[in-house]
Amino acid sequence: MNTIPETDLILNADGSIYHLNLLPDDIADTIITVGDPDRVAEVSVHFDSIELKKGKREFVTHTGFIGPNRITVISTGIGTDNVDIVLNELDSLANIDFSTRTVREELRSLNIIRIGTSGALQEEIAVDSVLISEHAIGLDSLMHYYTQALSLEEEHFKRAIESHFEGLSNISPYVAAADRGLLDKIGKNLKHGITVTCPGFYAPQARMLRARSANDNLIKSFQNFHYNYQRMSNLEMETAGIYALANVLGHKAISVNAILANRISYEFSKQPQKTINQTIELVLSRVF
Ligand SMILES: O=P(O)(O)O[C@H]1O[C@H](CO)[C@@H](O)[C@H]1O
Ligand SMILES: O=c1cc[nH]c(=O)[nH]1
Repeated sequence: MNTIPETDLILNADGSIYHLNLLPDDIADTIITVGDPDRVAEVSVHFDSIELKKGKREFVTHTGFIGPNRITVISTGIGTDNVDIVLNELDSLANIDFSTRTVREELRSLNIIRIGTSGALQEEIAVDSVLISEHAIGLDSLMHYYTQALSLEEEHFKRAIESHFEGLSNISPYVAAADRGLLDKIGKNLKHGITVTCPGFYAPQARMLRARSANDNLIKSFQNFHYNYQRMSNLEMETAGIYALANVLGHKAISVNAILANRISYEFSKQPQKTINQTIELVLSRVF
């Protein structure tokens, strides 16, 4: 069996994984991810008990129980570069034996549920509503560094997106889908959509303050895409990376978006914290 070298599986002096600062027993099978480290406590306040609080850099983790069910909430910080670290290190905690530095024979599959904020791309998606990412399109480069096996349906979807973005030379999209089981359980009766994961918040999401955007029609180009009666619904910065790496590593993932902005009507939520809290409560009421 191949041993993973010390430069690749990096352990801290206490045996914890390099960035997350966690030991294998510190995580539950059900994991909520949030972007904002302060949101971790806003989730764990609803736990019946908290057994562990750890953190390092932007990666804050609380593990506890809701009734008899163990649950972990962890912050990823912003962006798919952080998702690369969080998904790989969570998978290591679940599936690598740190004492032998070998992959375990029996693999554990985690349920990963993102609760994040997002901006809507269609006028009828209301600010302060909740939207589930059925599919995600990554405009960042993370998955160009991994081998990703796509289903036939995902291949067709990817080709449709590539041809849609053809004139935009700086865009090379990848695609990934939510886990069907989590979609039925957590996403039931909620609006579903195609989420666009962007490699930035300003020009990559067609926002302009002083720096000028290189693509004048980016919002229109997002808004106009059609595929099997589905349209691009919202912009954020983690979902495609989470979905794609979860699929590569054999985990199940879903992303739940609190819509704080509508990019077509230029509206921003007047009550962002209330909307985030409602989204947290909704997810926790459905997770077990
Ligand atoms: O609210 P979070 O979870 O951070 O998610 C969204 O908000 C951040 C940008 O403000 C990005 O991380 C984006 O994905
Ligand atoms: O418009 C938005 C709102 C929240 N987060 C994003 O990435 N974009």
